[in-house]
Amino acid sequence: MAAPVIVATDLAKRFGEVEAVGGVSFEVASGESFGLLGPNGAGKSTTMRMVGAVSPRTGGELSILGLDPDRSGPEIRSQLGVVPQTDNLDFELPVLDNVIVYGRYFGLPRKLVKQRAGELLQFAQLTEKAKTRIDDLSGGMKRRLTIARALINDPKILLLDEPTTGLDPQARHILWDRLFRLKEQGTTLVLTTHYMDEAEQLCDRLIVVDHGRIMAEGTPSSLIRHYSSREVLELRFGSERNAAAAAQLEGIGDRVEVLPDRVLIYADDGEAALEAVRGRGLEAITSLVRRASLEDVFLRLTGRSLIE
Ligand SMILES: Nc1ncnc2c1ncn2[C@@H]1O[C@H](COP(=O)(O)OP(=O)(O)OP(=O)(O)O)[C@@H](O)[C@H]1O
Repeated sequence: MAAPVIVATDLAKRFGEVEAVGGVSFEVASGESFGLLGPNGAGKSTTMRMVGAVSPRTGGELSILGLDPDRSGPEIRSQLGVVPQTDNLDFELPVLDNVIVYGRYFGLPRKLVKQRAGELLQFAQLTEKAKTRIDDLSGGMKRRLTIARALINDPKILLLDEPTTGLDPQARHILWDRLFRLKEQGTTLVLTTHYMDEAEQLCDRLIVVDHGRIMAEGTPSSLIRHYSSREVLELRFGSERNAAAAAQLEGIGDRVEVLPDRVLIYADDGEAALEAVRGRGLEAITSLVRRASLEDVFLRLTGRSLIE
């Protein structure tokens, strides 16, 4: 593993009585794509803001690119790219100027900024929109522009807080493709998400966080292997009947989970589990066999669904 660019040890943040982050430890290697996966309020944004050297920690240790954010905030920030949860683009300026003006904040030479801004618009597939007003961009375009802007200083680490929340599926896929390219070019990515598919697509490694604590850490596939069977059988018996039906399914597969809208049976062979369900004289309204996902990992760890 390459030398770590981020080292957090018992990192904590309190807001008065509220413990937003309760002592998390993790390392991110150079070139790695690292994720913080957890539901709303888990402490992901707070952790990102500490890593971004904009919010001081109240406990533990933190090193970013070998520097302590308490002492070297500006030096750290000059080497980071930050994509916050909500786009903070300048609505007064058209697309290209948004990138150029941002570049000037970093004190980069004018000519370099102009050249790089053009390249970044191309990367973000926004070249044709260079003169467009921000109001006239779609949500996905705004997000891509925010990413392009965050790359103007050629950052060593790109921090992305919920990069695709609120976007439609097609816009999400375009964005994932762009982030994947960055990853291929060796940019270190740190992202928060509550979408398990996003974490599976983009993260080499991730931590699952809940209530400000780390519940598990690993690669998406190792987490799934460790916390779930290979397949999941999803059964819907109708909202009033799920719990009663589940009581009759004990012993099928490795584990049975009852959610308000469905029953999940964890089994390495989902089709065989479905046969066993039918063998007990139970017929679901709908049944579906799928591969296990990080959603199943989260459910196993917390007893709750990621998106509630
Ligand atoms: N400035 C603040 N003052 C007081 N409490 C805060 C502050 N910022 C965050 N919190 C609290 O800290 C906890 C963690 O919040 P945080 O925003 O880090 O979670 P999150 O996992 O990023 O969730 P989301 O996806 O909703 O942003 C929450 O209980 C939140 O209410």
